[in-house]
Amino acid sequence: MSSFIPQLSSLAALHFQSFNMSGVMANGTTVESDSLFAAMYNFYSFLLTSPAFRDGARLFLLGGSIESARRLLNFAWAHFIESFFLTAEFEERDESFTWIMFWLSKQPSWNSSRNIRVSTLRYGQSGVADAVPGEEEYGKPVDPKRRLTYMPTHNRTQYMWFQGSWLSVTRTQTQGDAWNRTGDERLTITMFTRKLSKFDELLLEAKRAFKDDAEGRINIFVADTYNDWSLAGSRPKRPLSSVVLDKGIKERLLADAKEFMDNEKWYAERGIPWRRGYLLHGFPGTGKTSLIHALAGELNLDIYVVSLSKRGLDDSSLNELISKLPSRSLALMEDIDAAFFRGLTRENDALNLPGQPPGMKLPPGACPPAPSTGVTLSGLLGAIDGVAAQEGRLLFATTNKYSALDPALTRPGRLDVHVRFDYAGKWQVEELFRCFFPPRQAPDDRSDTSSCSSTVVAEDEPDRKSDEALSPPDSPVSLQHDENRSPSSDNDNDEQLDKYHSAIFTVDSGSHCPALTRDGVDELARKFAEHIPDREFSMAAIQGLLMQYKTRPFGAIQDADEWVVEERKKKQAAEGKADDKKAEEEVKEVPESKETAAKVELNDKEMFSIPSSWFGSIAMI
Ligand SMILES: Nc1ncnc2c1ncn2[C@@H]1O[C@H](COP(=O)(O)OP(=O)(O)OP(=O)(O)O)[C@@H](O)[C@H]1O
Repeated sequence: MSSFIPQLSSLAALHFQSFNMSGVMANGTTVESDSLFAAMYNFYSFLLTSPAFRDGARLFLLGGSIESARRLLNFAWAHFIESFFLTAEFEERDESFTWIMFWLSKQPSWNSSRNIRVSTLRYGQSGVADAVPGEEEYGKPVDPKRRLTYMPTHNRTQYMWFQGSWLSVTRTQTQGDAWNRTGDERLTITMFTRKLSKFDELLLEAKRAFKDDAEGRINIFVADTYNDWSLAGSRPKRPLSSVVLDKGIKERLLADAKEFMDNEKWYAERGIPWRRGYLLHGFPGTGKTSLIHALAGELNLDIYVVSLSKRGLDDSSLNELISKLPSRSLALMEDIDAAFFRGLTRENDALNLPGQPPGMKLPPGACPPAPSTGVTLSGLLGAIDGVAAQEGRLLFATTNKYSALDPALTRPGRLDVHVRFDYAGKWQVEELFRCFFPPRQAPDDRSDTSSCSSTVVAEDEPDRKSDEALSPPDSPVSLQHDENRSPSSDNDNDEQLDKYHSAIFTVDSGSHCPALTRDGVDELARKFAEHIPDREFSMAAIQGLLMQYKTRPFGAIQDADEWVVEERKKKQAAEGKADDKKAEEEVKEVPESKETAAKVELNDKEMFSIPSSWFGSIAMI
């Protein structure tokens, strides 16, 4: 180093001598700069011969070497990590994040970890995990599924083993912004393996664990603020048998959907887009949504809810959302008409007057009404069957206003199968009654999980004595005491009573709830249906009545007439209100043209004549 410094100074001298340097004076004259050169030479010579500078230079060289070595080591380490370790990242908004989080929450290694994050989230499953280990409820240990979840803490790396491979887990959170205040979570998993297949195994195990836990449930996805699908929770599968419709409807729908799912090749060979749409229309509370949930369970499909009236949803975001639907999924658009102010027609679109009757002209100077949604009909049509629309998906749409829908929307290829839901018929009423009060199989068989086997009495249900509660109103024998009866008639009645009891009851359930035989249930169901007028009330309304008599089938029959009177009054009042509202609107509005009225009528007729499927076989109306 000491010989290096003088060499540097002689080099500097040479450097300065080789230039004919000049300086520019303030008055603009140029002078030869011998004196300037000499000053600079002296300065450099001083620097190079100075011990402080020499030490500094030494330090500089030493630091440089250390830094270079550090970088080299880093590079070598990164290279080593890349060759022997596999690193994967999971973003919160991706479904795989939920699988891994669920899998992590089940790892026993957290029990010995010193840094854990306690969470009541069940990662994908609905409900909360709020039970502390060892906790008891009603004298029994709490369901292990509800056990609190232990998870990795943020910004710390935790280590564990997976099938003999060492892995590290780092959980981080991005910084929030105006849209997403909390920021997004990210998981980084590094695994000591050279094989990608090892990592696949981890992923598969996590996915299986998640799906197994969701067995018997269906996942519900909704759109998040980024227009991605995010898991909103899961619901227990609804048995198809619990949805009571006119005979054959649900069976044909299920068969049609199954046939569609199994026939991808058939569609491809004919160049027909592999998509199928179902439109369920009819009165509120008649089972449209229930049927969709039951079908999703039966077909093992997750439900993706497209909410057309969601704030901020416009044509392009709807298109993006639909294009992100996974193949083999069920998209649900509930109340497809409600997303638009009053009707859904292309004429309204063209005029850009959402909700106005087609052809209506605005009075001069009047402002057009603000659009109630950012989605237009053409946007919706494009999303359903445009180029970006996903293949292999089932689309279910529901509406209470079938005639308000544009034929372009309801045509085959977009909504292929139309199913009309009517008010409950006698058969449906009977079936619903049977669902509420299923028979006991045998006297000893108490494993039946009917609502009747429950000893819980509805809160709004008046507490009655068992006998009174069990009295069938029009039964062959009344259980109520009649003081005027003669002893002989008493005997007859007792005989009949015994007969009736053995026909209806299998065992005394020891609660308010009678245990009924199959024949007994059939008879009571028939009696109940006799009191409910045909096609006048929705199944939801009748379900509401039965809910009040969860454990008292006879009570339900006894009070059915009174209920019918009350319901009719309510209906009339509601219709009166609706008429008043309609009249008010008509006064305010420009009257609809004759063409519009004719069109609505035509649509009503179409309801019975729309070709319903590509196979041309299903017309469930
Ligand atoms: N056909 C049916 N069979 C069994 N239960 C039914 C039926 N129809 C309605 N229900 C019951 O009524 C309630 C409401 O039903 P659901 O939401 O399916 O009706 P909907 O036709 O979708 O109504 P809306 O048009 O108002 O959305 C649910 O609790 C459901 O169990």
